[in-house]
Amino acid sequence: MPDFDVVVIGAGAAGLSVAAISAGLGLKVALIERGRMGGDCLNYGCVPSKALLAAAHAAAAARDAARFGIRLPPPEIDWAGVRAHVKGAIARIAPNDSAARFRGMGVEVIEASAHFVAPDAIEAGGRTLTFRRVVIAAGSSAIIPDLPGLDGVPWLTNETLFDLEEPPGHLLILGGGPIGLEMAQAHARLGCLVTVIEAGPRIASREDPELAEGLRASLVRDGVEFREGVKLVRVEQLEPDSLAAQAGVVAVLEDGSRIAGTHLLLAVGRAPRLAGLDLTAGGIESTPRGIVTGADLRSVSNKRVWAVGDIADPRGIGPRAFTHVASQHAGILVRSMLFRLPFTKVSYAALPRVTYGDPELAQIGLTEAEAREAGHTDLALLRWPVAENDRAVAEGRTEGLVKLVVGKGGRLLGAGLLAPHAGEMAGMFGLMIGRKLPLSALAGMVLPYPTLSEAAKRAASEFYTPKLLSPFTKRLVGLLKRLP
Ligand SMILES: Cc1cc2nc3c(=O)[nH]c(=O)nc-3n(C[C@H](O)[C@H](O)[C@H](O)COP(=O)(O)OP(=O)(O)OC[C@H]3O[C@@H](n4cnc5c(N)ncnc54)[C@H](O)[C@@H]3O)c2cc1C
Ligand SMILES: NC(=O)c1ccc[n+]([C@@H]2O[C@H](COP(=O)([O-])OP(=O)(O)OC[C@H]3O[C@@H](n4cnc5c(N)ncnc54)[C@H](O)[C@@H]3O)[C@@H](O)[C@H]2O)c1
Repeated sequence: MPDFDVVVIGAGAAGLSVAAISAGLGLKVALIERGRMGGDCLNYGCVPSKALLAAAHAAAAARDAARFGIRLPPPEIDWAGVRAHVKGAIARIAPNDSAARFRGMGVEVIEASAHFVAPDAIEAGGRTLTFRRVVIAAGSSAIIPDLPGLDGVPWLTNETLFDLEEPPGHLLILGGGPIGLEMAQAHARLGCLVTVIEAGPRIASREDPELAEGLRASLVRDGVEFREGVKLVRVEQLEPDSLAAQAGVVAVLEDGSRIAGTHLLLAVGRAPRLAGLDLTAGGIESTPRGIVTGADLRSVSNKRVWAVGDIADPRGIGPRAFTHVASQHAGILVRSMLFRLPFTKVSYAALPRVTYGDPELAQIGLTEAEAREAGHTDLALLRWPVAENDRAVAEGRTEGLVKLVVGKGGRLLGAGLLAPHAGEMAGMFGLMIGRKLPLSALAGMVLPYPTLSEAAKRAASEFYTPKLLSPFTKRLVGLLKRLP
């Protein structure tokens, strides 16, 4: 008899969900974690980044208050207070993810590093554990680029950024993806100088350019400097001198320009935490993107193995690094691994993603470019500017756009939103796309007035306006008016 029904490696968003459900269904479960319970999202990712952004937005709101006729002195940033807020948010959520809570559910929590010793056995904390099923949920970590000079300078990743005891004087951020952009706005609004260096032609390269441009403009207003389409060729140590109180880093760009900063944050993407798992001993196929699975998240080479969260690389689909994907994966495992339901497949057709800037940039389903790449022709693009929304006008926050990508037969393929709290509208679009609801469902919805969601409804209504005002409809109404 194997020691466990299910062994889970990694107690992040993905592993915790799988362990909780498996134990809840009466299985004998071990959960192995070598670092902090809760993984990246709680300790080094979503929670601290959103908590830092909340503090930054509070400072920005205070600076902006004069617009509403409220005069306030310029806000003072108490960095220790900001840190206390960030740590407090983590501490408040931590009990949900704690070893004590999971032990209370009957899960055996092993605080150690796990690695495979055979296709049906792993070693952790000096013990060899056998299992019927193992779920690899070891997540991903920041890519450390092979950059000349990096060995000789201090640098930060998401694992160290939130521990700074003093605010960075000038934060250099390598990478203009969601981590780079969120942290750029947070630090700029908290009074730091910020420069983002993006090697690609533009920041937020996955996002619709019409929306990304609006986010960029907002960050520029906050004082963030951008260097796009230029590579960093090396970094050098900046010694403290009479002018620069803090030692730091000089970024040397391929065009010869040199940017001196106090801190360097690496945000150039994520790599799966494969090293140390001894996947070969487990007979588990992997790529540099993660553990190769089918659409059911089961390893293609070892049938006892499943992979979830950032580390899963479903064949032909690829990894997605989001906490809500980790939860989605856990749900798929319940069906595929525990209930053995056939045809259980991961699908990202209605997947939302949000960059939590101010305004937020949310994308649900396909962008226009992704829809064209996927072979959709005859696209209808429906736009509604946030400036035309009464709530936005009343609140003095009119930047942004709703852009809907509609395929044949009026099927909604994607929705891009740049608006304050745009992420809160993502659920509505996820439901529409996921359940294949017709656009008329959104266009005909009665929404409370005044809300920002009305901008989404107005964009959907644009699909029907030309039909409604067509000569045929006008003729029809002309005939109908004669009826008694
Ligand atoms: C700065 C930042 C902000 C983010 N913001 C958001 C956001 O707002 N919204 C969102 O949806 N996503 C966000 N993400 C992404 C999100 O954090 C990840 O997608 C999510 O944490 C992945 O969960 P996971 O369980 O797959 O991995 P992880 O959370 O990384 O958990 C894996 C765990 O496995 C452990 N582990 C690894 N190897 C072993 C081993 N051999 N033995 C034992 N334990 C091991 C690790 O210590 C870790 O705790 C953000 C990420 C970052 C970095
Ligand atoms: N709000 C959220 O949901 C959220 C927030 C943060 C992170 N995440 C997740 O974490 C993932 C990783 O985020 P990320 O921002 O680190 O990665 P990313 O891959 O999304 O973006 C990295 C950026 O760095 C650029 N880059 C790569 N190498 C470079 C180099 N040498 N010099 C300069 N630029 C370079 C890339 O062109 C890209 O624009 C995201 O894709 C997302 O899945 C989600």
